[in-house]
Amino acid sequence: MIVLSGTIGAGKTSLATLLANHLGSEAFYESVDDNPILPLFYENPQKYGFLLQNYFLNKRLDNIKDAQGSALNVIDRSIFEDLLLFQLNADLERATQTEVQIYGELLQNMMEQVDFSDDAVVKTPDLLIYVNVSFETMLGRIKKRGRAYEQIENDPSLYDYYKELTSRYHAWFDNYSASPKLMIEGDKYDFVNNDEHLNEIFAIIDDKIKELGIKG
Ligand SMILES: Nc1ncnc2c1ncn2[C@@H]1O[C@H](COP(=O)(O)OP(=O)(O)OP(=O)(O)O)[C@@H](O)[C@H]1O
Repeated sequence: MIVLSGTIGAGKTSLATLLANHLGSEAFYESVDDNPILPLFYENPQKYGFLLQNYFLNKRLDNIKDAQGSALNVIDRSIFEDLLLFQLNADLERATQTEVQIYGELLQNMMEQVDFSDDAVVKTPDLLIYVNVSFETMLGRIKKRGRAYEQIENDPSLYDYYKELTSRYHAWFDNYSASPKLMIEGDKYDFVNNDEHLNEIFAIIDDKIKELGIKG
C-alpha cells in the first residue's frame, strides 16, 4: 500500500488517481465533500474536534482494509497526519491535551499488528509519499478550490492555523519513520496540469518502488 500525505490542497487526491492509473492499481479516497462533520468542525472546532478525529480514524482504517488487495494500491491520505492536525488544534485550545492523548493511544493500539496469519490486515504502508507545498501554494489552492468552510475571508483566524500547519508538516515528515518515505516537490512539479512534470514524478516514484522491491 502506498499512502500519500501533505497539507490541505497539496494535490493528494489528484495524485492518488493518476498514480494508481499509472501503476495499474486502485486508488482509495477519503471523500471530503461527503464528510458531515468537517463543516461543523470549521464552524465550532472546540465542540467537534474530537468527534472529527474519531470520524477520520474510522474512515482511514476502512481505507487501509479496502486497500489490502495490492501493495501498489494508493490511499490519498495517511492515517498518521491526523495526530499532527489534532495536536495543532489542541495547542490552539480548540481541543484538550487529554483528548489528544486518548486519541493518540487509541490510534497506536489500533495500528498495532496483532494478527500474524497470512491474510492479516497489514496496516503499515509500503511507502509514504509526501507532497511538499509552500504556504503560498497551499493558500492559492484553497482559494481556487473554494470550499466555503476553508476560506480565510469567512474566518481570518484560519490564516494562522494554515501557517502553523505548514511549518508543522515539514517537521512531521522529517520525523516520520513508520515506513520508507519519499518527498515530492509540489511547487516545482505541477503534476495536475503539466504532463511532462507528471512523467517526471512517475519516474521518481517508479525508481523508489523498484529500489524497495514493492510488487502488486
Ligand atoms: N485530522 C484532521 N483534523 C482536522 N481537519 C482535518 C483533518 N484531516 C483533514 N482535515 C481537513 O479536511 C479537509 C480536507 O483535507 P485533506 O488534506 O485530506 O484533503 P484535500 O485538501 O482535498 O487535499 P488534496 O488537495 O491534497 O487532495 C481540510 O479542510 C483539512 O483541514
